[in-house]
Amino acid sequence: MKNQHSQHSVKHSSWAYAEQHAEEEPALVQARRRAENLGVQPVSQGVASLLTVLAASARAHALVEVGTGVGVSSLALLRGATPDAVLTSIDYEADHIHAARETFRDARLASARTRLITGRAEQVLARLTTGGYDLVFVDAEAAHAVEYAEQGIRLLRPSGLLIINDALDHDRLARPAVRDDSTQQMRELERRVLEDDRLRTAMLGTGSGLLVAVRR
Ligand SMILES: C[S@@+](CC[C@H](N)C(=O)[O-])C[C@H]1O[C@@H](n2cnc3c(N)ncnc32)[C@H](O)[C@@H]1O
Repeated sequence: MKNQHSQHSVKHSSWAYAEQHAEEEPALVQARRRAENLGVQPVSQGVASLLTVLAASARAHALVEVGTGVGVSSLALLRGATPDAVLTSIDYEADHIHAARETFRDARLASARTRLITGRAEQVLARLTTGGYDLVFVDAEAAHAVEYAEQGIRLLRPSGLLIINDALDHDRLARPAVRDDSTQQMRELERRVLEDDRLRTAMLGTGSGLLVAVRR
């Protein structure tokens, strides 16, 4: 038991070390301060750097994001996407969209690079073009995660990436006794993507869990 405990603590140290791997640009550091004031939880440092890498390897030029927040993940995605890429990002909180605009201004991002939509993702996603996007990133309410993922798969071109943040529901997914609504929703989402013949998937421990799926 003691041995298992020390293995867990070494694992945690490695996870924390990996999270700090890449230094963040000043606009992201500033955005994280803004997030604290607004009570928004931006993606972790490790997730942000991974989003940049994934957007770059997908050569993404049309991207969708559910949950703009303060724009940490948006900026990370656009740093990896092609120079002419456009990110469509959705959030129902006007204050959050406003904070994200400040992040993009700090980062000297041209305004044409982002299409920010204030609205409920359930309604906005349904209006976006089928097969029109290279990457869909979801970072919003777990209660709707299954629905967002279904819409996300519809929006993707072949070889497009679907990425779900907090897919391990703050470490609750691995504990069978935990049956909270959000945990059950994420379990259901994991089951569905695994069974979906259109997808190949990986579950990563970065941040609070990142589910990555590529559309075949
Ligand atoms: C965890 S925060 C996103 C953080 C952001 N990705 C970042 O890195 O800065 C989740 C965001 O999703 C938004 N949100 C939650 N449910 C939503 C919904 N149904 N439609 C649109 N936005 C939603 C919240 O207002 C919040 O800003």
